Amino acid sequence: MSRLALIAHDEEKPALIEFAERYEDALATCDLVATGTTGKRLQTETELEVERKESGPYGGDLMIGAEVAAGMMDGVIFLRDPLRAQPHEPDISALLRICDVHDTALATNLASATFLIEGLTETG
Ligand SMILES: O=C(CO)COP(=O)(O)O
Repeated sequence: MSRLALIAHDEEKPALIEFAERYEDALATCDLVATGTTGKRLQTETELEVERKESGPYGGDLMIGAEVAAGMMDGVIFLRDPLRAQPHEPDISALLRICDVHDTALATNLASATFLIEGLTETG
């Protein structure tokens, strides 16, 4: 089973929820993990089972990054807000970087998230 992280900044959370509803069947075949608030919304607004880490600004991005570093993660869908600065920018950069270090599939917008989920669940 593929392990997949789902993360969205506040302005992008509606788009992530909509994406999760559209791909609910495919996502249900994955072992899902999310940052705190994103995970809470996924749990309440979809039928998906999601493991929740801390909220992003409180270390959640780093907790997911640690799993990437440990080779436990198959993909990360991270809908970042490209228009607003985040207080935990260093944590965000660290997560993106560690995905590249470990060649872990990373999607930061809906178009690439679609490719990622389709690819992951086809081969997964
Ligand atoms: O801030 C985030 C990612 O950088 C997301 O965290 P939340 O899901 O807790 O809002």
